[in-house]
Amino acid sequence: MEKLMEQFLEQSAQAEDNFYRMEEQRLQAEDRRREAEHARELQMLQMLGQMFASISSSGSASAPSKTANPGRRRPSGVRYLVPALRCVFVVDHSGLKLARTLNTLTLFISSVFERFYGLGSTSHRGMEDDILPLVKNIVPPLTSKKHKGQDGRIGIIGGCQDYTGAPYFAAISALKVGADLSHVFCTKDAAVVIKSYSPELIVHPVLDSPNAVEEIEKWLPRLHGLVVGPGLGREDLLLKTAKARGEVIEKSKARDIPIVIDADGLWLVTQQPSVIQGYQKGILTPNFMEFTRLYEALHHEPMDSSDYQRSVMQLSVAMGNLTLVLKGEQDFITDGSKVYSCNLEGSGRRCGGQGDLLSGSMGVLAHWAHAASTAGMIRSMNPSVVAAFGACSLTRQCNSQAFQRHGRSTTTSDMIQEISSAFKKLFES
Ligand SMILES: NC(=O)C1=CN([C@@H]2O[C@H](COP(=O)(O)OP(=O)(O)OC[C@H]3O[C@@H](n4cnc5c(N)ncnc54)[C@H](OP(=O)(O)O)[C@@H]3O)[C@@H](O)[C@H]2O)[C@@H](O)CC1
Ligand SMILES: Nc1ncnc2c1ncn2[C@@H]1O[C@H](COP(=O)(O)OP(=O)(O)OP(=O)(O)O)[C@@H](O)[C@H]1O
Repeated sequence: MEKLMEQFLEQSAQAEDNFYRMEEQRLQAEDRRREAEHARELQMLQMLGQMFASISSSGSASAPSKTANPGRRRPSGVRYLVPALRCVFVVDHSGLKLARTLNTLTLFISSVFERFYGLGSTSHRGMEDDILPLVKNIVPPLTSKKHKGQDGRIGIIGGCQDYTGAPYFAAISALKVGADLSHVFCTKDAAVVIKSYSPELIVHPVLDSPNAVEEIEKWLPRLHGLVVGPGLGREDLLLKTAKARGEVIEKSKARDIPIVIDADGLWLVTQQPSVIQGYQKGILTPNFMEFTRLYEALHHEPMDSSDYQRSVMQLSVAMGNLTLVLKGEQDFITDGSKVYSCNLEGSGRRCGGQGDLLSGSMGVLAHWAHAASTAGMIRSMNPSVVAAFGACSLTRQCNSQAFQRHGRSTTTSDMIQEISSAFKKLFES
């Protein structure tokens, strides 16, 4: 029996290896196709540049002088054939027409530039160019060969009488990003409410039970990613004590599960940094207030608020090169070696719950990134950083899209509606 089991495990490992090898080949072919497309667009840009130069010089050389001959206009024009555009530009040399044509060309060139560089935003394109392709690489293919659960079973620890929205936002975001199953571990009274928001979620009313740790531990072997904190509250009665919360994190670490710690989970880390210090599959996602508290707890001095990049780097190093995301106008992401900033355009709308969308989606991406890294599909970068960058980009893109539709009325639920198209735009195009 044992031998059979061994054989079975060996065969499934082999099948998995084969699958990832084929997937890598597919991705390489896709990369080659994209490179060829980019090369064609570059060529087109060069050609347009030359055309631009020739229009400008012929325009200035032969522009009619109004004072010399005010009553007459030149009827003739120069015809420019642009095969790549399948059209002909006719440029006469009156100032107005030339200006219009130049405007059209400028618009066209900027649209090609925008397509060439991928995203219509004000972000630093360099970083996106570096990391977004890696995020694309970690997204598992949707094939008919998989069974339910293979693309991720994510657990959210949080949800109490006061906060039912936060764990819901995180859990539903995990599902919408592509996890197969999403579990919420919350208190009894929160469970009924969360279940009523959505039949898609599996809700465990365990946090205020006397054996909460054991109840959660039972599920750990089945989870691929854990998000600790959204709506957890800071009361010791939940999950009994901070010690009990620490135990859940310790047990998840022992199982090598990626852990995202957000919101009230960070309160625990501030009290007891060692609980996650040095864990390479851990990610902390503090907002400014949470970051300040953490920084001061570890460094015993106020942080230098004139240089966030330095502070985030220092805190990551102090936490044993843990991946940190300092959220804000720009998100700063680091594992202590380099700081990446994600400043994809979002909006000015700051409704509550956006951090929950971020942490829930990061839970799934962290699982995908570490699985891809184990399969040798990302070698050049820390998978936790790739996951963090992906989730920040996605959240900001959802915010921007929702804001375009709803303006000041935008809520986190509106952002969640945008996950599907934002994900496609960023990671599947
Ligand atoms: N629908 C739900 O169920 C939701 C539930 N949620 C859950 O609530 C729980 C507690 O989370 P929290 O957001 O109230 O606590 P925390 O972040 O400590 O803020 C406390 C105060 O700090 C300030 N402040 C905050 N950010 C700042 C910044 N960037 N820069 C400067 N100051 C800033 C600000 O105070 P102010 O200075 O404006 O008075 C803020 O009021 C947690 O479990 C979370 O998951 C949320 O997810 C939302 C949706
Ligand atoms: N000033 C800003 N401009 C643009 N995006 C921002 C800004 N501040 C935060 N964000 C984005 O909003 C998301 C959530 O960050 P935020 O600081 O609101 O978290 P939070 O306070 O923990 O959220 P929550 O309300 O869920 O507790 C992040 O992905 C971040 O990129």
